[in-house]
Amino acid sequence: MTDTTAASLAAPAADKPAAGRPRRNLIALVLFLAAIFLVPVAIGDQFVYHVFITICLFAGLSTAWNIVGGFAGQLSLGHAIFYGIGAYAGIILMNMGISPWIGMFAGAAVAVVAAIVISYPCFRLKGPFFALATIAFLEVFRVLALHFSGLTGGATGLMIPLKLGWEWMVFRERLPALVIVYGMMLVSLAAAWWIRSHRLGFYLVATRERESAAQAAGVSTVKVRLIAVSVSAALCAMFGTFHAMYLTFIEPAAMFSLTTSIQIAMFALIGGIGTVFGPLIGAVFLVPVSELARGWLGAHALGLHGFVYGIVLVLVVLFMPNGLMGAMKRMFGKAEPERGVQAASVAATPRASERPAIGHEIMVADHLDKHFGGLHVTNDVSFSLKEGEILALIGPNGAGKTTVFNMLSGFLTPDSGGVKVRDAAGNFVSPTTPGDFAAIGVGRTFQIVQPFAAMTVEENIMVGAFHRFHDVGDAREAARETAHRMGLGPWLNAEARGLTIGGLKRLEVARVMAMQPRILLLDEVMAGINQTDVRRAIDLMLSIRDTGVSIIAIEHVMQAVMSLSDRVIVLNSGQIIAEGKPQDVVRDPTVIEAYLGKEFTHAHA
Ligand SMILES: Nc1ncnc2c1ncn2[C@@H]1O[C@H](COP(=O)(O)OP(=O)(O)OP(=O)(O)O)[C@@H](O)[C@H]1O
Repeated sequence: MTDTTAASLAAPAADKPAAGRPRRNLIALVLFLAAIFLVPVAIGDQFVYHVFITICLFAGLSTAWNIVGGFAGQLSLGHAIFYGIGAYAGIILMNMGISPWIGMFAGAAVAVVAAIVISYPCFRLKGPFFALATIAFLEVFRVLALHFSGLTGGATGLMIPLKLGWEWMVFRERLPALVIVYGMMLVSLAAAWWIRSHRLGFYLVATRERESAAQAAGVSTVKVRLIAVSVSAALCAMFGTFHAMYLTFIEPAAMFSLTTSIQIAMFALIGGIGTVFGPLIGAVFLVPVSELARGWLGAHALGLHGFVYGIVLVLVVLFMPNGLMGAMKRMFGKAEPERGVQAASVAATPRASERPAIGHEIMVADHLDKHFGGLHVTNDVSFSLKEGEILALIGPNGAGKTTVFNMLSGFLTPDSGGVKVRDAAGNFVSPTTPGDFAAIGVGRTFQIVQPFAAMTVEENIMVGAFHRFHDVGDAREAARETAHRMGLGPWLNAEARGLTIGGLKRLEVARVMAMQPRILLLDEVMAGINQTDVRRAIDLMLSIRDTGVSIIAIEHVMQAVMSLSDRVIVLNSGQIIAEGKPQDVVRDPTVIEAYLGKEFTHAHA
């Protein structure tokens, strides 16, 4: 990557954060958190204490849920499993004379094991199917708690032994309980904040937004989600232990309850799913509504408080689709991202004075065969790519080009044949998964662009940069440099969903270039962009090639194919029908017949 381009483009004002805003936000946050502790202490009323203890409990639980449901986008409705495990671990061990402080960690350990065992198969399910599977597991745990009555007390439930004091986490007064749950809530918030602002958080959101694109950027999507669910489960179990001590009595229907699970998720949904502090805001707003409605209306008419609570929820969802956090952002400053922004034209990219010589083979496709049912999509496809070469892969729609790309990047496994890639040490290896391909330096774009829509342009590119850098600051710097080079500098802080198709195509290339790949697979990056940008994109690709990157490009824009490629391979009905220099291939009668048509030949005669 040439530094000259980055240096020559002045950083636009748009990517500088407004000075003073983070500091103001931090002060507001500290005051808000302090108020959650100080208000009940100042009022001193038992009911107010109870409301604030419940706020802290649900804020903590919901923040933990949000790591999985919000950041990773896995809508779990079974999180009461982990809360219940923590509750039972705490009381069972307390009955054996072991302090709940130890029971809390024992429960967390059991919850982590349960979370991994449950989630690993469930992560294959999407959307409502994942949610239904988690509900089914919740029911299993409730039945197990009923069945093993020797341990759990069955339907009769379990009481805590009458032991008071800090050691046993049981108190006559409410203040110590508030101190404990408030501290735990801060831990939960700190964990969520840490995850969201580090590489793991970027990877989780990328996985949520576009799993394939995340995998192509080298993200082990299963691993990051398992880490998320483990942290989330451990935190929920710890809150479960605390709550069991606070309630002094537990039974299966209350501990492994779908209602609790839904409530945990709902505070995050109402507050602002996927944001660090949304669940806290949701709990602060909804717990008092729920408790006061119960207190004031519960005695007048059975179920009236639930009705009022339901109305409040419906109103919030109707008028604040992005939750309370979204509404607060609109009111207090952070402007909505610009829609339909057209990325600036790619700056003329200075080229190296001499291109490096074409070297040895770096990637070999060896007799690739692939069927989809009865359709023979690729039939004995063999070719190789050399170091520093640009190879164009052309052919009519449905010829099998993208299928070949999917096999060259680990997204599809060939029925027979294989792919070999030369590693940095010069040895040929046979990667199999997208992660293996990314690790060895193969980067790819997708024909249908796959932006991480909820992330900014900068964050999108950072996901690629994290392949090289663990540190957020380093990844950000690399992403900015790449963005300026790709003409995306002015939109670093715009959400990717606001870019036009041309901008999104460029973002795809920028994300993969931030990985510094040795081999670049470009799938129709010129489709849908205007003539001027095609010319500039050609210059950009040549400058990428000049840095020693080997490129395979699927392309229908023949102007680009002719001026870019060193060699062309033509695919038709899954078979290679021609291979050679571009000027020779376009004169080949078979290629004219199958793909180009006579008009092309006449126009270029
Ligand atoms: N997952 C799949 N399941 C079933 N059929 C598929 C699948 N993916 C692709 N196909 C079919 O395989 C054939 C080749 O598709 P492919 O996308 O590889 O073609 P292509 O050359 O990239 O076409 P285009 O230029 O339109 O992108 C098409 O007939 C397509 O419908």
